[in-house]
Amino acid sequence: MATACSFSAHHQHQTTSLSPFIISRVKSSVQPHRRQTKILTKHRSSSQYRNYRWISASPSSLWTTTTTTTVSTDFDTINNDDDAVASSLYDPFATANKIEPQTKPLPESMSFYAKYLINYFCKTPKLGKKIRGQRRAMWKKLNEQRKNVMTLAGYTSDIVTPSFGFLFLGALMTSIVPNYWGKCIQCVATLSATKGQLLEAIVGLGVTSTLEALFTGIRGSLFWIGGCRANYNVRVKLHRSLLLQEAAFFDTNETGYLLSRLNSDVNKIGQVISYHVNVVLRQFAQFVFGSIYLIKISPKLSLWTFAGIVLVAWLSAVYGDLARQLAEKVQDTFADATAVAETSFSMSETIRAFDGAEIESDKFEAAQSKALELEEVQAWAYGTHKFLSDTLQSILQVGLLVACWAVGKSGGLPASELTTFMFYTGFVLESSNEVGDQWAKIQQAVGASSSVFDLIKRIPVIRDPPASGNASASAPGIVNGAEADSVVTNGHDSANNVAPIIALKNVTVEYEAMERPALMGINANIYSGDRVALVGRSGSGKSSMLRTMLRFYDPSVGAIELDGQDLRKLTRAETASHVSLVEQEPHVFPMSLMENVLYGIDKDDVDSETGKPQYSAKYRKKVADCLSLAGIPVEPGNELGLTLDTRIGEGGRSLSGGQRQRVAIARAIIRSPQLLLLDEPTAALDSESERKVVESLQKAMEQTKSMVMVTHRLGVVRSLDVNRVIVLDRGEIVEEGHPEDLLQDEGSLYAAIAREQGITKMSTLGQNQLTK
Ligand SMILES: Nc1ncnc2c1ncn2[C@@H]1O[C@H](COP(=O)(O)OP(=O)(O)OP(=O)(O)O)[C@@H](O)[C@H]1O
Repeated sequence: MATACSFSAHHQHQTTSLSPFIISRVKSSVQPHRRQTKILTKHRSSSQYRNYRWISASPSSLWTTTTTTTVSTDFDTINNDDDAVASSLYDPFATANKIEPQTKPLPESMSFYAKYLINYFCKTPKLGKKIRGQRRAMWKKLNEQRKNVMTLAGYTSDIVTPSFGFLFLGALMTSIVPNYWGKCIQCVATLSATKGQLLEAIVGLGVTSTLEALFTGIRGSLFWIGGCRANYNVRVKLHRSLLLQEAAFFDTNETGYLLSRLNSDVNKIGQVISYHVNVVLRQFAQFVFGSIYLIKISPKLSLWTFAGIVLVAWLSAVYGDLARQLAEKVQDTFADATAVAETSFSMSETIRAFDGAEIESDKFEAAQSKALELEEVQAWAYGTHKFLSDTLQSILQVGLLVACWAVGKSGGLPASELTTFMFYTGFVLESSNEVGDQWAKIQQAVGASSSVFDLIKRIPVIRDPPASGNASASAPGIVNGAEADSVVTNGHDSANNVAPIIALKNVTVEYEAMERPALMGINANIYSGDRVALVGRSGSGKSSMLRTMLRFYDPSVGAIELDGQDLRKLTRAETASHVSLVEQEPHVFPMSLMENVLYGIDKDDVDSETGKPQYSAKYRKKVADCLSLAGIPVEPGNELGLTLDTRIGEGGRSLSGGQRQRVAIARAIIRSPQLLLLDEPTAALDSESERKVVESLQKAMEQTKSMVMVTHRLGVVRSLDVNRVIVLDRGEIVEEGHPEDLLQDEGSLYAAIAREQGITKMSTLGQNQLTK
């Protein structure tokens, strides 16, 4: 009911002036509509965590609630300057704050943590065994990650050696400093030291402190650089590796999930190097140096220190296991949330059209809230660990203090030695504590980074053969100046026993999630001169056949041969040099018009002034010719105002659907392909644009040897003078022949589809009726 009201108000807003609309909005703010009241009530009465609190939901309701205090109820005061009024009513802060992402009250968050812990320690069956197994796996993973970082993240000796060298030197200086501190304090406290002793202590302290600062600074910069370089290397490699994956990989991995891996997960790798590894190693080195001092001063007393440290380390290990598990879960939930966000942005128009912002926002909040829930558990776990380990350390220090007092009292060690011993005890304890802390964080990051490295190392199911050396492979036509030696005419030359350009031999295509194959036992030959249309009902397998010819998918049975070569033995570059595609809704890249047409073709010239690579005049002319052939003129003074260097696409100039389609045709024909594939090239166009695109395609045929087109519109079959139609039904070829011959057979599926579209036999068709 509320939706209906909201829609009618919106509708009214579009068809009448804005004032009544605003007034109706202001009225609704004075008397909050039912939906608002209902949602607010729900929010107050429920203590459930998953309770979304959209105080007002539809875009139209952005006008409500906050305006009540500022807008007079005297509606006559609203003047005709609707825009000004509208702007004054719109409060961006209030609009943002109308959405109140729900968080748990702290006691609820704590009790959730307690339940999580109970479940973790008590309810998990055979936890000890499981954890031991996990630890073993963890060490294995760590070693693997070390290798990955060294090889894939480019963390090689040129940066590792100086980083670790300065880390070692810095830690050494840090460990020496307490020794001089002890001496200085001893001189000041006892007043019995000579001037020479005081000078020695002060100079020692000054020199070691300065060196410590210098080495620490250099070490910090080097580790930071190492982390940035690792991020950079891994990110570029991951992006590249993802682009090489087969089409089916993207069917099962959402873009948002992959983006999350590319951004936040990769960041973790750099963070581990620049911070966690840095701190762990430094603290560990300090721990070792400090321990040497402790043992030197008193082996007996230091035993007590180490016993305490073992206890703290055990606590850290338990915490580390928990933290690792939590981190893996958090990472996965964040990836899910990113996937939700990505879908909502990519479908923003549909969402706007159906007023689905609330639904999408709720979905995103739900995904985020799962992560938040686990993050809060992480935070409480950290606090617990901190409390327990700090308490343990304090007890240990008090115990040691008493022990030192007893040793001093019995004359075992002089006061100066005992003071230094206590300094080093604190120093060593702090280092071990920090190692435990950072160790847990490294474990957390290992979980996140392993999926990144797994993706980098993933071998695509469909990939280039190891070494092609294939004689038929050649660069695109423009590079070698080749023109198509045979234009696509109406009718092929199979009668002359010429080998087909592309042959499908008993091809079966299966998708993972599908019970039934999309294509079954397909046999088809496309010859030079062929213009073939793939026709059939929705879901009959037309696009699958087209995509398999491009090797987006491999047949599970049978083979596809291009010029007598199995597609599986050709590289992607070789296939792309022979086969071009015009998609249903082609995308243009945010680049110049010329770069869009020459996409995938290397620059062949160098700018003499800047030294930058560029396309030669020969290429520019070829692009202009192809664009003009495709119906996009670029000569000076053309009606579209386009030049070869006009930047188009995202952030540049927008083109209409038909214009984009024609740019895509130019992109396809500039390679003079042997086979031009068209995937419903006119489906998304109006009749005027369709006419222009059909004209472009007719000219494009002059640049290619053969054409295969998927189409629902049988009018296009006639306009493009198709000589053969392959009719598919439930993944099988059920009819094949000249379109006019198929039309003659009234019982054929082709004739039935044609009838549904009002297409009749040639004899009854007006000569000028090209498309329907
Ligand atoms: N990537 C995919 N993953 C799983 N199944 C798929 C995939 N692509 C297509 N299918 C399934 O394969 C079958 C054939 O689909 P295809 O897209 O080839 O048919 P089509 O004839 O081109 O349909 P339309 O005319 O509606 O585009 C359908 O049942 C479809 O659901």
